[in-house]
Amino acid sequence: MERKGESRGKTPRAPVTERDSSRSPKRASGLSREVVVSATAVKTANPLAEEFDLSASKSHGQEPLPVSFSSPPLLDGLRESVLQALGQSASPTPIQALSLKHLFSDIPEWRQYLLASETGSGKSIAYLLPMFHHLKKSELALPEPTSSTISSRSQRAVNPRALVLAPTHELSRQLSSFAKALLHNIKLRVLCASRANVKSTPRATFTASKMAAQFTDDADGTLGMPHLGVSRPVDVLVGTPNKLLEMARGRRWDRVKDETDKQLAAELSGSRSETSSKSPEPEMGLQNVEWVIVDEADILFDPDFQESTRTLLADVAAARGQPVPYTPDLLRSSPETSTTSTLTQNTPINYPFNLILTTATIPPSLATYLDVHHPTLTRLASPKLHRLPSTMKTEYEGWTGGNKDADIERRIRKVWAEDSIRSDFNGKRSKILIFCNKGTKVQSLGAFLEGKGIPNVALTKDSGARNFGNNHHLDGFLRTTNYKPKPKSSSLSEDKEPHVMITTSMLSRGLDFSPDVRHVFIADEPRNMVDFLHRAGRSARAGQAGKVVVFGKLKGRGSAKATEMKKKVGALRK
Ligand SMILES: Nc1ncnc2c1ncn2[C@@H]1O[C@H](COP(=O)(O)OP(=O)(O)OP(=O)(O)O)[C@@H](O)[C@H]1O
Repeated sequence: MERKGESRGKTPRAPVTERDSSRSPKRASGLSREVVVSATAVKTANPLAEEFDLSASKSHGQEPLPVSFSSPPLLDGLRESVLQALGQSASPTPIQALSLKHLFSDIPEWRQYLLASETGSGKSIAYLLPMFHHLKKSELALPEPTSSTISSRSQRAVNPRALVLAPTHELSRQLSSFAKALLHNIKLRVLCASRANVKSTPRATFTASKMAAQFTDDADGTLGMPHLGVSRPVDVLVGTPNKLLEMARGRRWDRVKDETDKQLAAELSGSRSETSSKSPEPEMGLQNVEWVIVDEADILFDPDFQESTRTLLADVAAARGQPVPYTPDLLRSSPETSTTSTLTQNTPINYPFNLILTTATIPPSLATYLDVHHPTLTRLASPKLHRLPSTMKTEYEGWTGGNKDADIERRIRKVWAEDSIRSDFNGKRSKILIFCNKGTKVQSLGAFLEGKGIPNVALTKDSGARNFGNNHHLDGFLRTTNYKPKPKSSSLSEDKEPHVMITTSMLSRGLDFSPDVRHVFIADEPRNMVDFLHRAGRSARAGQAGKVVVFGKLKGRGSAKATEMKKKVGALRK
């Protein structure tokens, strides 16, 4: 996951009713916000009350929720694309039904929404559809472009009308690829900023302005090699907050700022400072941005990402002529610093654009952030929020007390032995995703399995394979869209092609893994149950079958941890 430095089947349906928050416990604490949630789950005690904020509310809905992707409210072309992507008989998942009902109406002021639902429940469509719908409608409402407006538009640098923020380059690419699949008919332009994981260097020559003048993008949703040609303006730009900030403020803006700070300090202290600062050149304009989606909001507003995310949001507000109170340095100041700082920090923020936050988990940090800064934000939540997908089975595997890597190998072979007697698998092996806590463990397990004749992809934060600016390192494991050609089928035989991927929580967020990934192994105990839900949620997506296998010491001394874990996991199933 990019911290600081970086940047189909059927989904289970559940009856959805709506409530509001007037009797929510949070109201008692003086907070006012509308909560629109489905009925079934929220009335039960939240099994993870300490980690999640799940507000209860009373019923207020009169209009029934949509049960199909119909037009209206969807534009015809958008409806066609959704059904092409999901299958003609697809119907909205609960969170999509809530989105169809609440996010399509024409309301004059800017909206702020939180879309919260369990992993693999279709949140991407829930936010993409209303955003595309409104972008297209406002485009259609504009006067016909004249030749002069066309030429000025085609000459400008990137000036998107919407930004989609995601925590990793891999997720940015997959999201933009999926977004494209939905845009065949209504012809909006999506671009992924995450061409490469590589950090910018002064020698890098691939700038956003060149991109704007010359870009083409490939089916991966990433920028391809620039070539001369007519460009169309970008409507939606997808990327990590840092990558987008870099485009908005100019390459190396943060380093230049550090150097300027040093220079200032040196001047004040009367010493000399050697710096090489050159003003960064912004490569993207933010003044047209009318929509910002913050995907995986609990991560993008956590302490590691918050500064970049909020700086970018504040930059958009400033570019649109309505600055919001935010100074990144304030976050680092101690509570006893000036009262003004504290006041400014605790001010509700009204951005001059539509803001949608999406998440599968609401940890206390996000709940607090929303309470303080977005008290009037509307929350839309599915009935199964904070639950494991209902199509997911859970199993526990005990360490034998010998070599743990050998225990994992044994379990992999057991999975494949079971696959081999399934007639519907036609002799094919299913895929297994293994989560460890540390990069070193990922590498050592990868080497061990390789030595035992189990080819695998071992991915850590620093893996070289992540530096090529595409998602090929995940080929065979990620779900592909109809839009994107399937990766060339491997010339490797079934037993030589990797069917095992080993990684850390870095890849647990948002990525839509293929239904072939039927098992997730949790080899190391996750940091918390939020982390567990995201790791497990890479399987059993969109109503597909999946199993999470949790490794631990199940018997004798030292088994208390596993017993505790079982209890917590059990609570996620209720
Ligand atoms: N209405 C639907 N019917 C069938 N499949 C759907 C539907 N909506 C979405 N899907 C599929 O479900 C899968 C998961 O969707 P998506 O990645 O948006 O889930 P998510 O809720 O964002 O998950 P996560 O929390 O892990 O990010 C995708 O492959 C998507 O195409």
